Amino acid sequence: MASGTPSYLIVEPCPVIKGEIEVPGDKSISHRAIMLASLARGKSKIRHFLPSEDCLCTLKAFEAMGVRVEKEGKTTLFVEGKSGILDPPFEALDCGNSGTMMRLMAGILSAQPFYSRLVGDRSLSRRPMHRIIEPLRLMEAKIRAEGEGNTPPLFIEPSSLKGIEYKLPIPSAQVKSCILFAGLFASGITRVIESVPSRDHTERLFEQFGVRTLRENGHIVLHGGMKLESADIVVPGDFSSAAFWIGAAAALPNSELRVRSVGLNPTRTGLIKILLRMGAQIEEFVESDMKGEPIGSLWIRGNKLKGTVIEGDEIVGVIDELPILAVVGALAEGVTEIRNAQELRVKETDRIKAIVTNLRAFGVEVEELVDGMRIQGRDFVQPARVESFGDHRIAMAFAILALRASRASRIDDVDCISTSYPGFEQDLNALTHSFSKDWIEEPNKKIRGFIERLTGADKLEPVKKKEIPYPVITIDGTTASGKSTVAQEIAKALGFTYFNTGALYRAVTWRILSLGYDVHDEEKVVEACSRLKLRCAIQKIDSFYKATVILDERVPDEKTDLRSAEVNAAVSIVASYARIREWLLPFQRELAYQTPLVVEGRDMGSVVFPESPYKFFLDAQLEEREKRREKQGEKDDVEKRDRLDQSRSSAPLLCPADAVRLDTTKLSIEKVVDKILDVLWKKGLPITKSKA
Ligand SMILES: Nc1ncnc2c1ncn2[C@@H]1O[C@H](COP(=O)(O)OP(=O)(O)OP(=O)(O)O)[C@@H](O)[C@H]1O
Ligand SMILES: Nc1ccn([C@@H]2O[C@H](COP(=O)(O)O)[C@@H](O)[C@H]2O)c(=O)n1
Repeated sequence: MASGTPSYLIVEPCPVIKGEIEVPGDKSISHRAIMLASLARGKSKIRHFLPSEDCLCTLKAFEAMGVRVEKEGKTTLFVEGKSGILDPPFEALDCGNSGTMMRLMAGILSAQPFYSRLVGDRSLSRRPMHRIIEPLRLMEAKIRAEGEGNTPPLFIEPSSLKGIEYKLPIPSAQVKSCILFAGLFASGITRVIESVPSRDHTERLFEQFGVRTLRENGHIVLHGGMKLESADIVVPGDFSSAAFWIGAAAALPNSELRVRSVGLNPTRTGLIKILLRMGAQIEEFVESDMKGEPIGSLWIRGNKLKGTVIEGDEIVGVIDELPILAVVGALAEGVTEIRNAQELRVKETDRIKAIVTNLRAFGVEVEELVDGMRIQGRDFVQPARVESFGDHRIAMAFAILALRASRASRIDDVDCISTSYPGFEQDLNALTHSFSKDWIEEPNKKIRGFIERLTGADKLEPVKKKEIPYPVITIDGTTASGKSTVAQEIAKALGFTYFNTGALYRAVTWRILSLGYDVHDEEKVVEACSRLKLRCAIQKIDSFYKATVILDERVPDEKTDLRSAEVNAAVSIVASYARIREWLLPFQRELAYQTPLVVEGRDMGSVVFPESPYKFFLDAQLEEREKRREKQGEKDDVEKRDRLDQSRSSAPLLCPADAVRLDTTKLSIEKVVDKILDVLWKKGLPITKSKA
């Protein structure tokens, strides 16, 4: 994340996430714990407190009202409570970006014997406060909103509160908690009725601070005047922060993730239920609920998920998780629909609009609905530059979607992430970095083993085909049919890396010839290859990415080394040796774990990437191909090379049954490229080319 203004986050693609994570403390619980500790009698200890901007605003507000706080590191607080009576603050209390803080504070301050004013940042100043003003006034609070349409600042005068019975018109933990906080100081009984259960952290924390509420059939009953006693609180990891990793790991096939010490309060874990319905593999282990809130671990394994409908009563339990659920839906098979989520329009930003705008920027088809959206899932997205709209959850959700793009994406204005998740970027790096280390090194080890066993090995270990995380477009075909030319254009149009596998066979042939070997002597060729130091690197030339072959620490010259008449004549002989082909196989597959590819050669679709759903085969009449080669000024027996390539026993040149075959004899290069892009577009790849 860049410091200063404007801030941004560059997210490199990463097909899987792997590792273990412990997320920072729960935001909702951290806010409430400070509030209750400040109002209690005696010294409370709060461990694993979330030192985010939001929660620090709450802390600062209570310090401004005479509460003494000692800190041990950043996350342990000792709070000296004021036994219910706070000191009048000298100035307005700043709630920053936090709706929770403003709404809950309004309940507390309505009962205090002084005048107070609550202000917020630009985003908070647009959020509706009528929903708390109404019940507080029914409790005889003197509160008014100074902003247009009942928006902040809030001005509160001292008054004596009385208990009420209040049925929540919308499911809202903030409104419920505001009333319950006020109810602590009200005369008589306060009863809140909710038709759909919202998060119950306030009720659970009241109990830890010695105030019991009666909870039955959606009724929460509190007797006014009960005293809060100090408590020792352990804040669990924030499920809503963990949700980004849970969603990512569930939706990115082959991911493996353990989330430790996370809050598993059932009013918060609706996301798990929905992901399971979409086909996710998640295991939940509650390890402790001694301290009022269940805490435990989650194990998640990545899968291709299926679209679903999220609506009705389910919405309240996943309201904060809807941005990441929309992202998960965008990567799932089929359609995901979110309904009855109009509340999203009055969050830190209009989240429906923000999600729809950003999904479209990533090339996802999405329909905006008044109360939600309809998302058409796809396998990959196009890289994009998007905004957070000043909303932490939008910023983080789209950082996750960016992992599934073909190139780096940029999320602008990401300072807001510290509202709830300081350290998000470091965690993103750690989880995606552990991927690159494990997964990229493994094929390298395989390659080394291969070279060691190459000579004299009777039986070569078969290369296990691990699932490839990126799209691979294969273009096979006869000599001079236009494979290289077309493959490069497709790679440019998609932003994928171009890989000419013929160059691999040519490089080896060139080196064998320059070392003086007879290419017809298979044993000697194989033995010589076992000593070659070969690797492929991705090179960026302007905005074009290309795989380059490096042999014995030298990049052979394309024209003089690789395309000489000698190499043209010998390459198909070297390429016919099964052990050479097996040796070169992992080099080709390895690149596909690092980047989306357009690969061209003779056996790309049939042997190297048989699982690819994007296969093409080019051919043209021999005369035409000979003409093209001649025009290039190269000495090459096109017919002989084809014959050798087609007749060898190992991975012969053929058109895979599931490939799209194109005869290019009468087609211009542009036409061939357009035809291929059309097919890819129809198959759902994100084509950025203007035509598609
Ligand atoms: N559709 C086409 N119409 C006319 N010329 C073409 C067409 N496609 C490619 N060419 C030209 O033919 C020549 C050979 O093309 P290219 O090198 O792409 O073929 P290739 O199949 O990759 O060959 P090789 O098998 O040797 O790698 C190039 O000069 C290219 O510009
Ligand atoms: N996947 C491949 C690619 C190439 N070959 C052999 O290399 C020769 C040169 O290829 P060009 O595409 O550069 O002309 C080709 O004739 C094949 O013998 C291969 O076997 N498999």
